[in-house]
Amino acid sequence: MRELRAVWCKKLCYVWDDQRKEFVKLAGLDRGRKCFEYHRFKGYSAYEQSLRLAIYGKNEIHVPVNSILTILVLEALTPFYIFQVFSIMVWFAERYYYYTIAILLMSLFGITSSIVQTRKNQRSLRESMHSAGAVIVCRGNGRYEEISSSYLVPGDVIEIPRNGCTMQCDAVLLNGNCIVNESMLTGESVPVTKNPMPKTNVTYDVKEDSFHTLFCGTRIIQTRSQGSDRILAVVLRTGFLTSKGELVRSILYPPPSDFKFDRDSYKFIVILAVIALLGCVYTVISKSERSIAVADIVIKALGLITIVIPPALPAAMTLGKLYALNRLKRQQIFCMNSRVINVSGSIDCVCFDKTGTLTEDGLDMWGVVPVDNDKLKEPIKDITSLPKSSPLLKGMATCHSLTIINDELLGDPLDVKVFEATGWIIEEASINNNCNSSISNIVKPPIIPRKVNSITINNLNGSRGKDDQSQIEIIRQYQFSSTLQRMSVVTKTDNSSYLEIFCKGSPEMIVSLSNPQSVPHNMQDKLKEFTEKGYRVIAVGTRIIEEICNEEIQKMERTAVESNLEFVGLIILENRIKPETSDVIKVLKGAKIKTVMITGDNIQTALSVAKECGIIGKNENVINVTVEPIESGKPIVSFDVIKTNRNVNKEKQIQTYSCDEIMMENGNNFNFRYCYAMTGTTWAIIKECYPDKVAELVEKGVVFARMSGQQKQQLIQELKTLGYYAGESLIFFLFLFLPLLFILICTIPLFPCIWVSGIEKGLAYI
Ligand SMILES: Nc1ncnc2c1ncn2[C@@H]1O[C@H](COP(=O)(O)OP(=O)(O)OP(=O)(O)O)[C@@H](O)[C@H]1O
Repeated sequence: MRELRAVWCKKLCYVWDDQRKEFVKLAGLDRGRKCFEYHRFKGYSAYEQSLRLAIYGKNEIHVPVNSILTILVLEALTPFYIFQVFSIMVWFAERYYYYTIAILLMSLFGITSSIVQTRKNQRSLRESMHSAGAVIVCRGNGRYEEISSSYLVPGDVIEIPRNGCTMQCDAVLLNGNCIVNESMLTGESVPVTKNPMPKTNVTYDVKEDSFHTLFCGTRIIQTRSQGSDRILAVVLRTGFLTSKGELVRSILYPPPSDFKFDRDSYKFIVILAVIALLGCVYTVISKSERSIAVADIVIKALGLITIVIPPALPAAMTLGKLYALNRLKRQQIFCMNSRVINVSGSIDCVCFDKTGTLTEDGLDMWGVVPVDNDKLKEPIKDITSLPKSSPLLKGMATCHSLTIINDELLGDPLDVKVFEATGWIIEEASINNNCNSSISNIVKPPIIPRKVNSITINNLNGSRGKDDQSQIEIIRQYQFSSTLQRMSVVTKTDNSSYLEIFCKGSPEMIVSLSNPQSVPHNMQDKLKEFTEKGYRVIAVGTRIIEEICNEEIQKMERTAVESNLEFVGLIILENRIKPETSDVIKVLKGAKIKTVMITGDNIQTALSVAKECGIIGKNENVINVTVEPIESGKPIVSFDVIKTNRNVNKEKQIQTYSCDEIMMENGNNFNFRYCYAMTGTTWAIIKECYPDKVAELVEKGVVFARMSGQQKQQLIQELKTLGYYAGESLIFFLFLFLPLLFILICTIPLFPCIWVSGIEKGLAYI
């Protein structure tokens, strides 16, 4: 083996590249590999593994616990504490013993508590992150060996135990199916189904291929494979290169941030230093005129410097932070870096998503609206009354990624509610042998007792009436994607000679994928009717295709499956706001903190929820910003002012202005309070065609609906560019803003399991 030069920085290894003449980051197998290539890995021998181990190091995520001395140096080496040491020395020289001892004791208590807290946090992080176990690796030629997971290297082929396990590395699934709880990484407790990596010629991408990747730290709760086949996966990344490793690195080495609080505190010190210097000069001059001894003059002049900064300030700050940390802990919020507590006091904008944050996690089924004769019919509340052959009912029963674990139906709460409303039964299918990858589910209508000559026959042995006979096999799933706003399944009904595709998603998306003739003409009116009431509306589309073999089904492109659909109806769900939401919004608004809703849901639903929870005030008028593409030139932007005056009839409540009319500089042609609402489509077009208007829209925008993940990030970035910091000075912060900080911390229990995904530059995205 040739010699390698490597350096380690922040737990990552950088290897010298002789050709590029620079150090490059050592990567796992996740870069530049085609998907089919992963199937070529057959397992390393012990020798090959040891060679790679020398480069990658052990597969461990080792969190260091700093020594007391290191923490002491880090804690005490702040400008405030250094200044305090200086002050204490001067006060001793002036013989202020009692006062000095009191301050000394306070500071010692502050530093000691801080050290104890930091060590405790570091230890608990180490304990929660440390994990190792035995794993079975393939040594090639069908030989398997049990080794410690610490010796795994990228390229190893491992066996996933049938009864599940906690993943010790990132790995690509080669065969079988796994149902995984990824809450450790994503905070989402909904189990995710992982399918084998297809043998395609496409380059692997961690995000795109996340449904074929098992991530380190996640728990495999159920596995499925054909017969006695072992479930195999090829190790992609180990140690700190894994997704769990990245998470730990981001905690250990948070990105450097330029907080206004820090900058203000240095400005504060400089101003005080100038005042102290002037006082010093005055003391020296006035005392030397009175012929006082030089030593006395020096001590008096230095003493003046020490009283400029309140001596108890550093200790008070430390104690304040400790108090806040303890309050957070009681609310089950774990804060590793106490500096962010100061930062939370600077927050002046909080962005919420809707579902599960402002509204309850669970939804309630309200009813369905099937299509009949080119028209959406009246809503049906009792879903079981739909005929068994109804495509809407079949779509509700099959189009989901639910799974049964320990007799419990698990999956997306929306899917659970929709499926449960049908009353159908779900079962694991027997394995289909002409397919080498996916393992399917079967759904069937409930067994209904039949009455014959007034005797009820409860059909326990499973034989069904003619109408109830058909069971449906879910052959292929295209899982729900927030960006695509939809999911689909390919199904086969017993004894049928064709396959049925069902696609369920946002109404706008299903309409765009449906054959225009199949979309009912009253679709938009009905959609408006339900979304205005704050309901969550999901649409269903279907298509019949001729029967093809399973292997071909597995190769079918998603875009080909989800096209030319027939629109079959709407599913209406109730999504109630959490009882505590309105109070929290009130507190935030009272503290002049801007509240914004950024959601993936329909704009009418979003507006209804925003009004209900108080994000849009009672006296506030909403200006709905829309764009209309034209053949040539820039698209037309319209501003529809929706006045909330109940005495004005509905049509007159809407007034439309053009982009020029609205005088966007200050909006000063309106004599009423207003805020903007828009969708992701409008956002994208305005960003591209009217970049100069973006700032105004963001400043006054409170509801952003149908936003994709990427657009959500763009909006946060725009808010940051607008300078959403705490606008207040440090003195204001110290005396007025600290109570607000505590208010903010008090508000956090709104979210039982809170993941503040970004808290930066005065912006919190929850
Ligand atoms: N399980 C699902 N199956 C099919 N479509 C769904 C499913 N869940 C959500 N959708 C549709 O996709 C849209 C986008 O979903 P996404 O998860 O991005 O946002 P959201 O849940 O509506 O709102 P938020 O961003 O506030 O959480 C939803 O508004 C809904 O119409």
